[in-house]
Amino acid sequence: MFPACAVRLRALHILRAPRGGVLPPAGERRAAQKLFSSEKVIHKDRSLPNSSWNSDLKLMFDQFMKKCEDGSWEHLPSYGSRSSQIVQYFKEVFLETKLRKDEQMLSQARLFTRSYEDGLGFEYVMFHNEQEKRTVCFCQGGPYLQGPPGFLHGGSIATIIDETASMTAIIAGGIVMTVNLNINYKRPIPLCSVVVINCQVDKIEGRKLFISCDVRSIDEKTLYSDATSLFIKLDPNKSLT
Ligand SMILES: CCCCCC/C=C\CCCCCCCC(=O)SCCNC(=O)CCNC(=O)[C@H](O)C(C)(C)COP(=O)(O)OP(=O)(O)OC[C@H]1O[C@@H](n2cnc3c(N)ncnc32)[C@H](O)[C@@H]1OP(=O)(O)O
Repeated sequence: MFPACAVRLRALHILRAPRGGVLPPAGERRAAQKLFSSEKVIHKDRSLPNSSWNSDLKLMFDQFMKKCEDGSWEHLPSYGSRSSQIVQYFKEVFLETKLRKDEQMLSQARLFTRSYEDGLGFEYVMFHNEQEKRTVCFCQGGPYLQGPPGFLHGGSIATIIDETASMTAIIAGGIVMTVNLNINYKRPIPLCSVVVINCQVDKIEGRKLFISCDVRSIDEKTLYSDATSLFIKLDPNKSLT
């Protein structure tokens, strides 16, 4: 089931729960109520082409947008109803009241991978194939992500792998966090080149989701990195801190 549906169904269940007898925790009820409120925030979709995208990134974007036409692939916008609902639910259920009250800090918060000016950091777009439980991410790593001169920093590679694996796990399992990420760096990635990160769900065991990834050149000839990761579905009854 898609997380947007799962989150809304769970929220509906929470809102109806008093009739079933047991009252869910107040935090969960507030989050569920908010989900169905009319609050709307307008954001820019950073997964759409901008003038910093090179021809390879535009080409892969166009190719995969075509694949979306028959419904087998889905374009994942950087902001959309699904991710805003999950973020809202996460804040309400898992963010401590103390942190939630620090409005100024929260209003300045940005998703790490989307916090750079166009073209300087991570320029990327993701597509998801529900049947194959697979997500691909096309990423052009900009000049502010340099590690060795002319090449991407290993931490930035880990970041975009984690981001793609996280989306794969969130779509399959709802609200999850990375607990383990193992990466083999096999070849350095030239700055400003476009790579494809391919992530798939290997196994789900209870709250554990096992995701594997590889990072290749877009002609698939060069394997830059491969990785395995473990995600744990968060338990709304356990505090994160
Ligand atoms: C995040 C949702 C927001 C959605 C927003 C969507 C929009 C945009 C997408 C952006 C996505 C960005 C996110 C990128 C990913 C991240 O950066 S996450 C941040 C980094 N990770 C963390 O900080 C996690 C820190 N860890 C924890 O807080 C806790 O471990 C946990 C809360 C995840 C789990 O704790 P708990 O609920 O207490 O579970 P446990 O009982 O400890 O464990 C459950 C089972 O898992 C096994 N396990 C735990 N850790 C590991 C490990 N490292 N390796 C192997 N196994 C592990 C544990 O043994 C338990 O197993 P059994 O049940 O005993 O078999």
